[in-house]
Amino acid sequence: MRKVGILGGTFNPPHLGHLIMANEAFHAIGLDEVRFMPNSIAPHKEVTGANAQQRLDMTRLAISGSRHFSVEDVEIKNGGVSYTFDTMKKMIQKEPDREFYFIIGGDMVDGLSSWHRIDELMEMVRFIGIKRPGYESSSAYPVLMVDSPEIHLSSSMLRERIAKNQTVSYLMPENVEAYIRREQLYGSKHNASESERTTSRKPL
Ligand SMILES: Nc1ncnc2c1ncn2[C@@H]1O[C@H](COP(=O)(O)OP(=O)(O)OP(=O)(O)O)[C@@H](O)[C@H]1O
Ligand SMILES: O=C(O)c1ccc[n+]([C@@H]2O[C@H](COP(=O)([O-])O)[C@@H](O)[C@H]2O)c1
Repeated sequence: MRKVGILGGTFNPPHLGHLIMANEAFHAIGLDEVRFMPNSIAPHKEVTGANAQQRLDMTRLAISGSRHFSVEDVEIKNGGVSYTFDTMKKMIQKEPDREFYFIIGGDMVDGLSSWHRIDELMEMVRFIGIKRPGYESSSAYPVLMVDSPEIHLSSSMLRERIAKNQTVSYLMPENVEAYIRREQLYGSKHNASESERTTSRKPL
């Protein structure tokens, strides 16, 4: 059976932590593909600064360099609150010949008991947990923990940096940073990103 990893997230914005975790899960579990799945309305957090279409666009840009990664837009198309149980139920009905793995960060492992219809969801997919600095990541549920280089990086940290006009170079893909500046998201000024400035320098 083809093994499909689903990395659900808000991706507000996507960053290198997301790409690292998807890649580590892909190799450690021997997945055939990983689909990045931006949610419509996040069940457990407030989302500001970018709309659903912009988060989808940025996710597409972030994974554009990888042949193993793709974007799943079903939650954004469906709208409403994106409960993973509902999404995975439909996905399994549509693609019964797949084995689905849902990838989460270490910060989410502890809180799984509060997820919508979690006991049934646990029967439908296998959960993969990726360690995140500062979190214990223990659970009564059977989460497959994958060892990974840990990176202290979050979308909130990047939003804050952008708002303060601080550097985000090497923390997110260059094309995502360029998109944020073009769309003036998160309070960014419409100036050239560091990478654009570097490449536009005249040769000596
Ligand atoms: N640096 C990281 N290390 C491990 N897991 C991460 C990391 N960043 C995000 N994740 C995980 O990726 C998934 C999607 O995360 P999300 O898009 O909400 O990003 P975030 O950085 O946690 O966002 P925010 O700071 O806005 O809360 C979640 O399961 C989250 O736990
Ligand atoms: O279904 C739930 O109850 C549930 C509760 C919290 C989070 N999730 C999903 O977990 C993924 C990561 O969540 P977040 O808030 O970090 O973007 C994303 O796909 C969410 O829709 C799902």
